[in-house]
Amino acid sequence: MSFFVVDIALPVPLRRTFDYLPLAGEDASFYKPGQRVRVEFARQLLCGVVLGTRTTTEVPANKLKPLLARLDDTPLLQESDLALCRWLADYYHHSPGEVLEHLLPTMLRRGCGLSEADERGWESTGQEPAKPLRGSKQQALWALFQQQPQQLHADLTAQGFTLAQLRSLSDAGVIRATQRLPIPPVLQDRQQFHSLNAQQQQALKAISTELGHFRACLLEGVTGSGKTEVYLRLIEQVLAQGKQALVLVPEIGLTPQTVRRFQARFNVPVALLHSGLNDRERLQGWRQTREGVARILIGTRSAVFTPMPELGLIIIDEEHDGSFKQQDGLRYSARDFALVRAHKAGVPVVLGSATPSLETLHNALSGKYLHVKLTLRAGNAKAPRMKLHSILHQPLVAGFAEPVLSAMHQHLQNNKQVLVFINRRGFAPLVACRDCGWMAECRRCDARLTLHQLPPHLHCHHCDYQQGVPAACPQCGSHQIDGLGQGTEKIQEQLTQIFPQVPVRRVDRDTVRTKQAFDDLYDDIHDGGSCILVGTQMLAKGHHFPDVTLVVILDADAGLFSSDFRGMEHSAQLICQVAGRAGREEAPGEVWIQTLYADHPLLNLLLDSGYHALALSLLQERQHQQLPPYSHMALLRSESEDRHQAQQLLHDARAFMQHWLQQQHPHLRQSPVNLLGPFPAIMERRAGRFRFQLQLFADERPALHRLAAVLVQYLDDQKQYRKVRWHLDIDPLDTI
Ligand SMILES: Nc1ncnc2c1ncn2[C@@H]1O[C@H](COP(=O)(O)OP(=O)(O)OP(=O)(O)O)[C@@H](O)[C@H]1O
Ligand SMILES: [Zn+2]
Repeated sequence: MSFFVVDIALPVPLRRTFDYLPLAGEDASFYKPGQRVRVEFARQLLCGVVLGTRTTTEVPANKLKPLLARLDDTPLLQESDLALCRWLADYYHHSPGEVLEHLLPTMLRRGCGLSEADERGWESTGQEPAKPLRGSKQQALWALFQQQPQQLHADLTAQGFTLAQLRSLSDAGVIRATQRLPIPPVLQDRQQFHSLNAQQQQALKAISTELGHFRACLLEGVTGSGKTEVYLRLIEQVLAQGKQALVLVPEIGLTPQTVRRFQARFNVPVALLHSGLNDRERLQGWRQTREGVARILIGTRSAVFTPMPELGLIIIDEEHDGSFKQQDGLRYSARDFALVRAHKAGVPVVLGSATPSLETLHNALSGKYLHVKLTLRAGNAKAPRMKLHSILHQPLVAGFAEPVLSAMHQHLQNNKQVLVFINRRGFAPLVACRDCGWMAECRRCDARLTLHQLPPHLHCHHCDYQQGVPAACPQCGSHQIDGLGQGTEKIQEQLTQIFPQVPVRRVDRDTVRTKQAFDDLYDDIHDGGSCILVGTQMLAKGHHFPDVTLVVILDADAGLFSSDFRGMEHSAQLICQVAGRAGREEAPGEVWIQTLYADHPLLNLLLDSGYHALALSLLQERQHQQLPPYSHMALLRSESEDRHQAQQLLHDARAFMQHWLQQQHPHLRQSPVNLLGPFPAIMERRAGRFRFQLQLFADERPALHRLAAVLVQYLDDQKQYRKVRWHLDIDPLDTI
């Protein structure tokens, strides 16, 4: 047998693949790309993925090790999946093995078999009982199988049937035990489609002509304009063509209501993938989709990697949402990757948003994407009335201006709901001594500790450090220490005093720790009745609360002066999304924004002319400053307990890049990549580590990526900075 090695991607941070010898007696035909194998690597057992075989290797013969086991006969991943992995590894300059991990659910990564997703069940054999069944339970059981020939064991026992009853049906020859992948439930109570209004019809027509080939489409529709209805109609067409649809939603947008809306329209299994599932459920969802059992997959960011043999359409709802970008490890954007995936698969992508990101808007305006607009709210709902309310020199009660409180009073009296938005959880963002000015600061971060009352403690929202509330000032011993400013807890407390007759609910990460808690709250809100909701951005996105008619935004100012160049874009999106919760049904909505800067030109532009107009103005500014989307950006970040080393690594990186650029382009007057920095991150110290960054800007992507490739190689070789962690963030979402 001729010599060959197997090229394997391993889940280690190294940006390369590894050669192993095959199992004894196996020739190259045994090894197919996409199979999993078990190998020993640095004294650990790892599960890797075969990329191919080669007849030569650079590894010396005495260092070559045989792999330990082949885990699959049939490859788990197709050649097309591996091609996507290669794209990811190249584009994000990341280890190919770690990229591959994203394509496989945890259980498969650990080496489990596909059959672990199977569940015990029963199916009818197609035979009628030879003699009448005895007992009402047995008859009821048999009736179930006549309705639905395949049943899960767990579902049956949950309905009170026993193993003995199942056995006797099985002894009678009418059912038999099975072990199979469960099919996602298909809801029995169908919901009717709305008849689309003229704008929705136009949008549907424009986008559906793109089915069958790649095209990116921006569906820019104001909040409540019925974008989801357009998605549902598109999916209807895709399903009719025998294809599958992938729907990506932001992390907090995946409510049971959203899911039900999809399940109730279609007579097909809908799979779900999100972080609330356990490993086995994830494997099930993955397999249901990959095997084409599920025809629709709804999921958060990482669902974008799920293999879909008959993909026909990708929808990204709230495409501007930050949760589509992963902020550690492989820092990918699920939105951007979805575009690449759709391109390779030859299917369209619909990017939906009321407040599209400037990147997407730029692509739509320049004609690269199809641009479809919905400018009116669907049904009988009207756009909410927005009002800036200056609180400069105004007396405030519990942080609210008088007219705002009376507006609240009015809406509550009409049996409606009021949403108060403040993006700060806890009781007070600051604790200070009134006598000496001491402030409670985090020992590990350049940040103040937040006071929480329920239960009383001080909490760092950046590193999670917690401590008790000191009884006296540690600096002067005074007892005059107080919380300054207000967070959701305090506002809840104060509003309960002002409006004792209505429930005041708080919705933030502290009250809604689990998905279940959020779902319960959601159901409560939907049950109606006047109430006040005090919440953070958790309340902002995509939710449809029919009875909310007034939205009060308390701290719009916080985002206006951000030092991040995307600060204003993100603030405006948040304001519009929160405002968009008001008046989504018949009763008209109102939005009051309290501000100290009532003549802030951009805020006024947003309120007078809407998000689109503001976005155009921000785009002009970006163009002027040559910032994304008019240039391409990467961010090299370093962090270390050793401040000097963290900084020095970036200095060296900069010197290396300058030298390399000069060598590559000796005759160019201006370098194709501009380097900015290094400078300290806005919060320089976080969780005990000093953080620095170096910004890379380029007009052309290829120039940036050529430089990035040599940069990561250079940094991988720098062994003197052992205590420094660094990473390269391609298309970073924030520079904080
Ligand atoms: N053609 C229609 N006729 C009547 N009602 C409609 C129509 N289209 C949508 N609706 C209703 O209008 C409401 C808002 O629609 P939908 O949730 O699809 O909007 P959206 O654009 O996705 O909103 P958002 O961006 O704010 O999440 C829903 O209650 C929906 O059932
Ligand atoms: Zn901290």
